[in-house]
Amino acid sequence: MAGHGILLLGKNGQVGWELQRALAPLGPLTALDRHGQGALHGDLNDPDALAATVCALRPAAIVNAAAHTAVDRAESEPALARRLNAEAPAALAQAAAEVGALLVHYSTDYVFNGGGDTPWREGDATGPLSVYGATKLAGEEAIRASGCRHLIFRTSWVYAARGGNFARTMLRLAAERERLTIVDDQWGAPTGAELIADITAHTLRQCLARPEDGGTYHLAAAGYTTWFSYANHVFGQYRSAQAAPELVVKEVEPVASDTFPTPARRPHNSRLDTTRLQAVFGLTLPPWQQGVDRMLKEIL
Ligand SMILES: NC(=O)C1=CN([C@@H]2O[C@H](COP(=O)(O)OP(=O)(O)OC[C@H]3O[C@@H](n4cnc5c(N)ncnc54)[C@H](OP(=O)(O)O)[C@@H]3O)[C@@H](O)[C@H]2O)C=CC1
Ligand SMILES: Cc1cn([C@H]2C[C@H](O)[C@@H](COP(=O)(O)OP(=O)(O)O[C@H]3O[C@@H](C)C(=O)[C@@H](O)[C@H]3O)O2)c(=O)[nH]c1=O
Repeated sequence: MAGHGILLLGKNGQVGWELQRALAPLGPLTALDRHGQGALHGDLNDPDALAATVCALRPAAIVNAAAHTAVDRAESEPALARRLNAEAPAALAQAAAEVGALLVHYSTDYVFNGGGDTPWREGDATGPLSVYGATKLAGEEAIRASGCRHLIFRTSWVYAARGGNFARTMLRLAAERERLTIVDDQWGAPTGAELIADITAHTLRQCLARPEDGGTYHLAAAGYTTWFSYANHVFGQYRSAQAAPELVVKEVEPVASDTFPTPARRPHNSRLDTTRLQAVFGLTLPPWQQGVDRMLKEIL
């Protein structure tokens, strides 16, 4: 093995936070946020400094959980989104290739154009509809082109008890408003940061021993729903727990995407086919409701 220990970037994000827990048993962990630590840089906005950090540390693996994830905001700051989502991963990949490290990186269902209704497989043609999706795809492509050993996980609709996500936004809005309109024609699978972190630890370990298992994988909880049904599930669980404060929302209306305009276009079909991940790593992915219910119990 080339180096020693694991370098984690983006330690305070939804996935990064869970990775601090899940990666700890695998060996020495250097976990950074954008502010770095001493001479170690963790800011994706400075790709050269990131690469220098990798070369100084020479880790066995780098796990990059940092990204520009504000989908609508990315439309008005494409250069920043490109730097964080494409140029920084490219620099990390070059440095990983130089020191022989395994690079673990996360990408998104938003690399697809959302056509059809069958789950997307890893080899399917991409066609991002948004700046976020396009810059995430460019990041993936740079990693694959670099020749570094890598694991790229495309996941979807990530949530955690901690951090910003759709379920938490819905609970906040439902405590403030009597009426909500929620899109009912975008399909995907809410996927817990906990699950992503646990699978990362498992696959990283296997991949360090069996480099041939590297590559691009779809990683999402089992089953599919729409944002509307997902929100209703969250409200139902909240009410059955008789949690306080009581939700003031009285009407939750399903709407089509074109009646809910947003700066970024989102795919209608975000279903990811995870057959490859389950087969190569011997995993079974739980239904999406399982992790969502667990997260809700934690925050209530
Ligand atoms: N959230 C989702 O629904 C999905 C996410 N993904 C992908 O999964 C990965 C993890 O996402 P998730 O945990 O949800 O994201 P979060 O938005 O929760 O966290 C992103 C992290 O990136 C950090 N970050 C932002 N800018 C910089 C910077 N310039 N330098 C260093 N760190 C920075 C943030 O730090 P700070 O807190 O300081 O801003 C934050 O800790 C990302 O690659 C994302 O694209 C894929 C599909 C769905
Ligand atoms: C707040 C709100 C949103 N929506 C819609 C808008 C959008 O189509 C959908 C989800 O909106 P959000 O902005 O919460 O989620 P969004 O930022 O699009 O979530 C995405 O984040 C990135 C990082 C990913 O990689 C994706 O997998 C996905 O999780 O819900 C409503 O219909 N009603 C509402 O009141």
